[in-house]
Amino acid sequence: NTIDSGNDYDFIIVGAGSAGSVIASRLSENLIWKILLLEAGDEGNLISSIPTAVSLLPFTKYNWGHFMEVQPNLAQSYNDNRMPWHKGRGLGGTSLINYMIYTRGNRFNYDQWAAQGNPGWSYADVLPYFIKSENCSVKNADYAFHGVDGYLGISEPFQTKITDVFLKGLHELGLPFIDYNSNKTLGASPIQANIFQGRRHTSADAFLKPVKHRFNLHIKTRAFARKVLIDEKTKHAFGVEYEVSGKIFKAMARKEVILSAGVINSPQLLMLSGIGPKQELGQLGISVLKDLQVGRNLQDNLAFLGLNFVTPEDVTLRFSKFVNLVSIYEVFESRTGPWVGAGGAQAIAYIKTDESEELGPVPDMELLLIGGSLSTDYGLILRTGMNIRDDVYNSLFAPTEGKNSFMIFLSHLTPKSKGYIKLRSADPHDYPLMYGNYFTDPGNKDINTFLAAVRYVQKLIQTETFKKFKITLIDNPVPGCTHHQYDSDDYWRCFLRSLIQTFNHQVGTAKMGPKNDPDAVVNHKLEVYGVKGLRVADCSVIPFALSAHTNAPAMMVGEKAADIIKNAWKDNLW
Ligand SMILES: Cc1cc2nc3c(=O)[nH]c(=O)nc-3n(C[C@H](O)[C@H](O)[C@H](O)COP(=O)(O)OP(=O)(O)OC[C@H]3O[C@@H](n4cnc5c(N)ncnc54)[C@H](O)[C@@H]3O)c2cc1C
Repeated sequence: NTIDSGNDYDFIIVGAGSAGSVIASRLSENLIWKILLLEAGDEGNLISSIPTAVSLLPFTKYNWGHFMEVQPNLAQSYNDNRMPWHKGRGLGGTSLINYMIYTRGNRFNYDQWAAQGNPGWSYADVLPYFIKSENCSVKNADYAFHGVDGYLGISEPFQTKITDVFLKGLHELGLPFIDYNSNKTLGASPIQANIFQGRRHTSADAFLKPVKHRFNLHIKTRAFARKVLIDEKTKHAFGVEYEVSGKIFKAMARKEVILSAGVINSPQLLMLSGIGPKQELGQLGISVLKDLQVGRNLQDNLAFLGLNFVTPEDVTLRFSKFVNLVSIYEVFESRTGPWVGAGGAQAIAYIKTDESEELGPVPDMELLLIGGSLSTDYGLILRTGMNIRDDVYNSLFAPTEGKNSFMIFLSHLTPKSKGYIKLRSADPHDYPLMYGNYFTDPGNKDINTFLAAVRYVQKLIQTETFKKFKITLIDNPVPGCTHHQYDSDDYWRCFLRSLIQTFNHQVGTAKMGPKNDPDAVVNHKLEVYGVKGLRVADCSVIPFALSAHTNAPAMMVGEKAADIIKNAWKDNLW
């Protein structure tokens, strides 16, 4: 029942997300090439463009609505122990619903990426691509590391005074002020965000909007890819089967198909197309074209949400700061004010905890300052989006309702635990099964690094700066951990397991690696092993968890992918 769309393209890109939008934009610079960009979702709207309205977005059509499979002894603070794994669906992909924090990851990440047998991915190799994307206007940035002529807006979001308090307190502990997107790796700075002229700047806003008039670029929204069409004999990808309003179409690719459907859907599409673990595909009746470890090697940065503070000083984000005529006027007229914040994120610190065994200045934890708390909106929206249980909210967050509260999220940068995803069925509409396998590393390094960061924050509370602002940590015990003595290591481990949350930075499900890496799915040119004319280019290929929020790395992968592809076809343009 498949309808031939009648159109041939040079390249078909699946997914207009952080990476896919960049690739479509860059490949269509060559007017000889005809590009099809397929996106399952819709264009963003006014709500998605207002930066601090981000907490509403999980409830909209722009979120796929995934949940991780329940993991024993984990996430007890969530309703039914279920941790949401939000993913964006629409032009811009997850950059349409994310918190807009712009971080790249440090130089050690990329040098390690290259050292694992992936030439072309070292820090020196990828830095030019980050810079190429950028139109940066951050005041105190180190401009040796930033671009100002690119498509992607990067600016400083709204700040309250708690940022200064945080940075000064850290300074007392010896942490320098840095531009965290420079080559300096330990230190703190205010947030840099994907906000342009007071509005969220998704990768689609940045890279597609300015070029959407190009006659050679066809962008199809609400077009859901079902599988890649691959010739069984030659193992050559020649098109994509996709669905619009219940009708199934196929489109042909003369040169290549590029999967940029994200860390869950790119591996799902590979497996539906016969590329994946042989036994698993066989059990579902999918004929296997190439046996590869698709879906394995899933890695993620976790975040701990349990550190909620209160101060008598008016230095944080309060509900009343948002809901008043001045703020509403500001966001619509001058595009400034509290609604132009990175969803409350105000500053980042990269620290090295006592758990680290690294020799150099390699951070293992991020402290993310949130200018408000889960109680700022009186528990209405933020915590519902996160699926947090009532009793947990009432114990830890409700006490700060209406007060000056803020949070420090802890995020682990160097996790050892690995999860995986696998097909639930051969139906493309069935979400795959997703297993985080968090805190399962044999040496318990992952949870102990979090514990070390909690101890670091306890020192921060003791600094003169924090004392001056009479900052106190809400120390009500979390339900489920009251059998442990408060503040013992075991108490914190229990608390950590219970209120841990993904930062939605999953990577690695179509891992890049050399041929002799048994887990590798693509090579350093993003080509799927054993299949011609098929690349993957998004967070799935990133071989391990980076010390970064993953939007900028995904866009970098997009920039680099476009160059790799242009180079591959430079002698064969037609
Ligand atoms: C709530 C949240 C907050 C975050 N905050 C930040 C942050 O502040 N800073 C940061 O750097 N990172 C953040 N991240 C992570 C970051 O945004 C993502 O890692 C990144 O955007 C992923 O890029 P990608 O290109 O791999 O995939 P995506 O951007 O997810 O793109 C995949 C695209 O493919 C489309 N697609 C999928 N399947 C199909 C199909 N079958 N057919 C057609 N289209 C399909 C999807 O709809 C989507 O548009 C956040 C993530 C979440 C969920």
